Amino acid sequence: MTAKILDGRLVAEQVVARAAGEIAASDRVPGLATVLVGDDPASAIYVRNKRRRCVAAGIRDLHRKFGADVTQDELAAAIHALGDDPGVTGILLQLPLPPHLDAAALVSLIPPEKDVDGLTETSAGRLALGRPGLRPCTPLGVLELLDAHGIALSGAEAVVVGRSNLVGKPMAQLLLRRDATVTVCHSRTRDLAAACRRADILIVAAGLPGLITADAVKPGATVIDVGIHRTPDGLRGDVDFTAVRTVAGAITPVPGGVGPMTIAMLLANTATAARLPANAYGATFLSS
Ligand SMILES: Nc1nc(=O)c2c([nH]1)NC[C@@H]1CN(c3ccc(C(=O)N[C@@H](CCC(=O)O)C(=O)O)cc3)C=[N+]21
Repeated sequence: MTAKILDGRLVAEQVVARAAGEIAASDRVPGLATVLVGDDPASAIYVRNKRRRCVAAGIRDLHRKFGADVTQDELAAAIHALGDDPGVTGILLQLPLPPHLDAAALVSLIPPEKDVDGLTETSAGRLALGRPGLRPCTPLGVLELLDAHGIALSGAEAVVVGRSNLVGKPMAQLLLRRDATVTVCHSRTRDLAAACRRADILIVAAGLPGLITADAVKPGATVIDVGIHRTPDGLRGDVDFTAVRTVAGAITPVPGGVGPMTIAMLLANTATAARLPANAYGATFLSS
């Protein structure tokens, strides 16, 4: 058996076209402020891709770049200013930040109605409670990709490997809302392969290249690889693609799988955020 390839570029194009149509039909031009700190080369590539796609969809590019030595107070002031600027309808603070900065404190300064990454306490809390709000782009993109291929979630065994705030946790919550039976695995999970073998849908966001080998996959399962690593042999995911594709029923490639979906959902969230009234999700708690 060889798995069906779930082409993220193709589905992303459809999502982007939908978002662009929405933007063209609305009377408020969205403006996305991508905030990039330092010179991590991977972050620079991701942010450049995001900005390009945004401009193509009719979103104003309000990029802000800071040196690796920027202070917490300087960044906080910049995020406050973006929050107050009516021309800025979305704010994305690219992670990770240099270690001297407190990322959580900075994210909490983003007004929830501009939180296109779905990372603020308000957005995370609203997701946990099943209330409306902006959701993190990568988990949203994974669901969109599964839906586009008619992969059923209700009652399915879904296993998520990884428990980050950006992917694993929100992914698990979104799958629960879709009535999947959800297991979350992580670095301390005792027999990872055994847990993964239960999965009808296996979603891997562990940040370890090649972590998932063929013995961890039930024949016919759907495997979604969220990982992305720059190796001497090119871009690789958290899944050993060559081995797993002979066992799985469907699998995402890296590149061309989840990455383009993440960017597409950022555009979709930015279109949504531009339609939200100020304070749509309640006041921001300012720690200052
Ligand atoms: N606040 C925040 N929000 C994020 O959404 C966020 C983040 N921080 N930090 C890092 C991760 C990573 N991420 C990717 C986005 C696009 C591709 C992407 O376009 N990938 C292409 C390949 C691009 C390439 O690397 O050449 C693909 O998979 O086909 C990859 C990874 C967003 N992240």
